[in-house]
Amino acid sequence: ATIRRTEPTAGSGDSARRFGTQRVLVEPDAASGVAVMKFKNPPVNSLSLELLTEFIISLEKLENDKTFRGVILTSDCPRVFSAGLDLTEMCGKNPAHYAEYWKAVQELWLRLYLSNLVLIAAINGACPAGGCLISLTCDYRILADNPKYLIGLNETLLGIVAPFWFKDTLVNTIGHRASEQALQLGLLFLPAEALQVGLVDQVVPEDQVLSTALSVMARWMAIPDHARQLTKNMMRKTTVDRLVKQRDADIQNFVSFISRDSIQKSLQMYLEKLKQKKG
Ligand SMILES: CCCC/C=C/CC(=O)SCCNC(=O)CCNC(=O)[C@H](O)C(C)(C)COP(=O)(O)OP(=O)(O)OC[C@H]1O[C@@H](n2cnc3c(N)ncnc32)[C@H](O)[C@@H]1OP(=O)(O)O
Repeated sequence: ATIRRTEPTAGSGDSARRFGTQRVLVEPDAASGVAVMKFKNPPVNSLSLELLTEFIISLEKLENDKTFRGVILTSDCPRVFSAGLDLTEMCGKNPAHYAEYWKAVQELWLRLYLSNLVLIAAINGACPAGGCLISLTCDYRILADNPKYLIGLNETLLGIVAPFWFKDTLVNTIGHRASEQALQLGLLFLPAEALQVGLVDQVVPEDQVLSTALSVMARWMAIPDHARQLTKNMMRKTTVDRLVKQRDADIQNFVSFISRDSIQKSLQMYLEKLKQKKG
């Protein structure tokens, strides 16, 4: 994928500077050591191969710059945090493309889930499936209080199955029983329900999502990095290792599953339904 970097905005000081790429805006504040990363892939921030690639590059840049200790993930698109995996990447393409795409999805999850940075999701819009997965990799989730902003792993509603590492990430967050129901029924939770089940940590008025994320960040950043990072690693490494050990097999499983005629039909019908919703 071609990566076009955005030009820094005019202004003085680090906090006025933006960097990033066409689909991932990065607003760094060197003074506080916090950067805000915004998905910008209109209309719905679907996780296309380009977006995944750009996101991984921007995250790596922040990880390698010792100025930054915390990142807030949010959306630049109104009303949607992320619509999840890009269905057009999983429909009507060839096996090599599916394999490349799935490797990028795995890579993003692996990097986020064990990131040394403090990651906070400021969820300012709908957050289904892969969007929810990204938020689940964060250390803390704040959701805007809007009944349209549903969150959850709804894969079964599309006739597909969340892979084991999506499932593990959910189980690590809300527990086994709640995950069993949520995954089988493809539940998309309203903000109050998401809070109750522990899928998000806070629900706040829409105009306070980012400011809340910044104050929560200050609390997490008050902890010495090495102690916090080792603790995070201790909590998450077993889950990550399960995928690392069978990465290629997981890609092969995905490719053969997604290539089935029945799955292709389900996905195409789901996409059609999304499009017809407008008419
Ligand atoms: C073994 C396989 C495991 C893989 C696991 C998969 C996990 C996934 O992430 S699959 C993706 C699941 N995502 C969803 O179910 C969400 C679908 N989208 C929506 O529900 C709504 O779009 C959303 C609530 C996010 C936003 O609603 P609106 O603001 O009303 O927008 P529209 O629905 O009108 O959509 C605008 C435009 O975007 C297209 N779209 C939406 N989602 C996706 C997507 N995930 N991938 C690709 N394209 C998507 C939608 O079709 C519309 O297109 P146009 O009609 O051409 O404008």
